[in-house]
Order: sequence, then structure tokens, then C-alpha cells
Amino acid sequence: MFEQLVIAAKEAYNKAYAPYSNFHVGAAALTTEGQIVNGCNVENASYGLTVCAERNCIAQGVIQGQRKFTELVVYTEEDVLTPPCGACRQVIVEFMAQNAKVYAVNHAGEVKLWSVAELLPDAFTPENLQK
Ligand SMILES: O=c1ccn([C@H]2C[C@H](O)[C@@H](CO)O2)c(=O)[nH]1
Repeated sequence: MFEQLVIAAKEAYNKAYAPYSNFHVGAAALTTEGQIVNGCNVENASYGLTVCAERNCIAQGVIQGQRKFTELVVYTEEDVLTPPCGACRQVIVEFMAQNAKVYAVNHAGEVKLWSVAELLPDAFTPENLQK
């Protein structure tokens, strides 16, 4: 399943719209129902409106009715593996369990693995809103 996620993340990587940074990113996630969804970064002339690959990937799942993901792969062709940014970590926490897996993978086949809890310890979650 990991290899299929990497393939889907690469496919998304090839569609990245990143004319300003030229930093292309693809992401793919596995839903609890076994479906794979993917997304790429989409930049904007108004730079701050850029949306990362991870968030577009999760949004792609949500629009397909999927709200729980067990694994997510972030793919770049950088020598240094790319971790999710802070904003994406918060979005990941919304839709992935604490023990779910997030991988960074690059073109050289290098892999780094984190749990969601490692990426964002002591996260603010929907549970904090329970009265
Ligand atoms: O984990 C990351 C880090 C960065 N980016 C995007 C945002 C922007 O388009 C470009 C440079 O920051 O890479 C992602 O999509 N995911």
C-alpha cells in the first residue's frame, strides 16, 4: 500500500502548480476505506493564497466523502526530505489519528516517518471544543 501511495503522490507532484517557488510537492493519503486520494500544491499570484499539497490532498478526500486517513505520503524531488508545514500539521490532526503515519519520500527513495503525534504534540483538536 505504501508503494501505491508513493505512486499517487508522484502523480500529484507532476501536476503541481508552483510557478513562483518552483518547489513542487505531491501528497497522497489512504482512507480508512482503503481508497487513495492525492493532491498537489497550488500557488497564486497573491502568494499567501498558496495551498500546500497535503491540504489539497485531504480536501480531495473530504469532497469524496472520506474524513479519516491512516497514512499520508509527501513526495518531492528535493535532496532534503520535505516535512509538512505547520498549517498542514494542524489540518492533518483534524483528519488523522494520533498514531497515523506521515511519510516524507523523495526521488532517491529516501523515507522519513512520523506519527501524527510527533508532528504536532499537544494539538488543539475538535475534542477541545467539547463542552
Ligand atoms: O510540506 C509542504 C511544504 C511546502 N509546500 C509548498 C507550498 C509552496 O507552494 C511551496 C514552497 O513553500 O511548497 C507544500 O505543498 N507542502
